[in-house]
Amino acid sequence: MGLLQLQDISCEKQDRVLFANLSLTLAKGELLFLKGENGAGKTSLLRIMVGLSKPQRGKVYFDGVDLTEDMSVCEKLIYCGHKLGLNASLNPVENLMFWSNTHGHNASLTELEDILEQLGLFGMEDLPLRQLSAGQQRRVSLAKLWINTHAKLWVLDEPFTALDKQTVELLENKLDSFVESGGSVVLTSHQQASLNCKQREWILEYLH
Ligand SMILES: Nc1ncnc2c1ncn2[C@@H]1O[C@H](COP(=O)(O)OP(=O)(O)OP(=O)(O)O)[C@@H](O)[C@H]1O
Repeated sequence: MGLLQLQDISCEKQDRVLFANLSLTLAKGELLFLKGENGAGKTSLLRIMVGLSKPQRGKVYFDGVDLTEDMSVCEKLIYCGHKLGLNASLNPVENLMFWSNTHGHNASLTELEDILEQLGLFGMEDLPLRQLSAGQQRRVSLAKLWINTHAKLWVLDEPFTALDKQTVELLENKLDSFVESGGSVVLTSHQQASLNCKQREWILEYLH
């Protein structure tokens, strides 16, 4: 069994079948690049993979556990959604500290400040998120990937959105090193990525 296994899952939204009887397995140390047209159902599929939505039919296993029955295993994955999931009134450190504490990682202030500096956010630690640019806010959200979490799986929905070239390269290198060290990734993006790690492309067809 792979790290993540989808068995015959189906999903319908507003009477439209997005996908039916879909099965796939993601191995340890593998990156799955999920592609498809706008509205094909990529975000819907990622949300099922991380247990945020339930499929109408089928099973999702992560690390050997049925996600539709037991969500506790989700501590071993990081989900960065298309929407950032950050609090606009909190500053970057507060946002990351809150996420870290509520996910049982307990990062230190020094670790978080160091990560923010690596991501070019030095000097912005005290600003509320709403005062940061779109790309800077995206960097704060992605900073979760730099925190020492021991996660086995990263599920990333359009992580390159709004990032400048330098930060895209930083993220690509991060993805390569995570996968090369045995981590697994599911990623959606409408833009190409320059990745060297073991990867598989998968196109979700738009069903009419
Ligand atoms: N909460 C919802 N309620 C009703 N319909 C929804 C909901 N979320 C998504 N949909 C519908 O499901 C379909 C697939 O949406 P989804 O966001 O999964 O597509 P996507 O492939 O991620 O698209 P994009 O490339 O534009 O991000 C769309 O037609 C959308 O309108």
